Amino acid sequence: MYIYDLPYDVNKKLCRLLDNDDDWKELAGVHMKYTAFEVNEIEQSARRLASSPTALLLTRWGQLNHRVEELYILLYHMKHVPAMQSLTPAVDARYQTLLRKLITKNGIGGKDSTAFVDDAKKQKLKTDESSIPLPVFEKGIHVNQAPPTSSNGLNGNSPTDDSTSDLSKTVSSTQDDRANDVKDEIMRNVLTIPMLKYDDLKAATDNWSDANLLGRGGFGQVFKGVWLNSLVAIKRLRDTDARNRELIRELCLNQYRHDNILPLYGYSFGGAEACLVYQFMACGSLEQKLRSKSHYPPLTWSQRYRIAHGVARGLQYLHTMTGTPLIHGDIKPANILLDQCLMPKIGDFGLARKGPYGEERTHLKVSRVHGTRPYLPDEYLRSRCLSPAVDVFSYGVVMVEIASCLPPIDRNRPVPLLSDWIQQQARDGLDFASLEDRLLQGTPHSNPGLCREFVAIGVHCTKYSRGDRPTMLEVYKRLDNLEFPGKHYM
Ligand SMILES: Nc1ncnc2c1ncn2[C@@H]1O[C@H](COP(=O)(O)OP(=O)(O)OP(=O)(O)O)[C@@H](O)[C@H]1O
Repeated sequence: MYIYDLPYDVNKKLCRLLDNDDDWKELAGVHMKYTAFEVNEIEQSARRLASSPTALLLTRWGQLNHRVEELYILLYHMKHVPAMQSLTPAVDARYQTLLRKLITKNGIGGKDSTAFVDDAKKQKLKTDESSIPLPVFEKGIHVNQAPPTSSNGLNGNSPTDDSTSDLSKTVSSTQDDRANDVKDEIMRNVLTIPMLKYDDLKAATDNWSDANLLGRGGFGQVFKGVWLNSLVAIKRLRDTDARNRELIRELCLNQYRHDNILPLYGYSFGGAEACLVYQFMACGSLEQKLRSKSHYPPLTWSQRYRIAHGVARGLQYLHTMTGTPLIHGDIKPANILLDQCLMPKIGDFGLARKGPYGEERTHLKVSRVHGTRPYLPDEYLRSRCLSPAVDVFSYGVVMVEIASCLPPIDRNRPVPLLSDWIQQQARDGLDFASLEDRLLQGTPHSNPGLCREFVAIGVHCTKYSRGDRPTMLEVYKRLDNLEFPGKHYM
């Protein structure tokens, strides 16, 4: 039976079940592989039409001639017992073994059918899925992988036939599948980020008033706003393609909760411009602190240490939190935001990439280089090798900037790039203390020892060969072990 042939009563019951707790989002995003935007489109249409989002999803998916049995299998993978039960009258008896299997495996077979269903869903059922054919969908288009499909749109084996287990085994051993697992995990996270109304954000910023403009970046403007009685920074993305790309990456990758990572509160899509809403950082960016000396007193060494230490902490977390590192890809002072206590938070995940996948891999070979030239190492610029060592290199440049306030590129310097110049100074045996920010030199706030350490770390991190650079964990530990007067009073 095709989805569009589902009896009215069955469809209605299924929609009610999947609308509940927004379970339809998991079905759409994780199992049917719709993008976050498509899921949002469905959600918005449902709101506008005061209709069931599940009904809209099934209409859309059903237009691709998907069958009820396929949906049944997806619900099996969601372990959604009540939804499977509602579909049971519409599926062939051999598929109903899936439901029995789900129930008996979890020791709830003895209960009466209406009593167990809610319990079963709540218990987050675990099953052995190796014998279940897994339909693979790409953007809602059915691209069922081998074995070949039969006329019913599924592979020709019975759903409980163990010969089908090859499919999941083969696929799960590939690199792509690991990437898909990550995508699924990310998609689950994306779906939990609140979508906000564009008009509410417009009101929060006083109609995007100039007085609330915090700054401009490559993707658009950033405004200060008051949203739900909280101060927020709202990034209003400009051009369509860029905003889509930026929005997707931010939504997917700014999911890592950590003290030193800028939290994304929500987003808006579908209004005049796409928007990202972040925690407001009262002290702006490190870029502003380092460059706008007429506006600010120079940072003290304790403050510089707090910033360097916090960024190292955030980066080592991104690189080691899961088996696969998250490479930020655009570490620079403009992307390090400072709260009212000058605690740094890494922002702008627009260029972040997950990888390399697998312990045997050391880098990703990317098709295009993105980022900010003075912060990027040679192996990335020339050979497009992206690895956590790229972030380490960028961090090294930032360390030298924090200590010296020298610009990352200066055409009046014999060696314009700070990363190249500092390597040359190291080879020439320069005392790094002489590079201390001029505004601190000779004042009671000067700290030549700490300056030496900061620049030495910068030199180590910006080594030409990525194998010679430390990991962010090593950098963090080195900084953490530094002792200087006032450290414990910060
Ligand atoms: N959460 C925030 N709180 C306070 N100010 C912010 C916040 N986010 C950004 N800003 C300000 O807005 C400016 C522009 O930020 P944005 O991220 O758009 O650009 P960028 O990082 O400078 O450039 P690009 O995105 O092109 O790399 C920042 O330099 C900072 O001053």
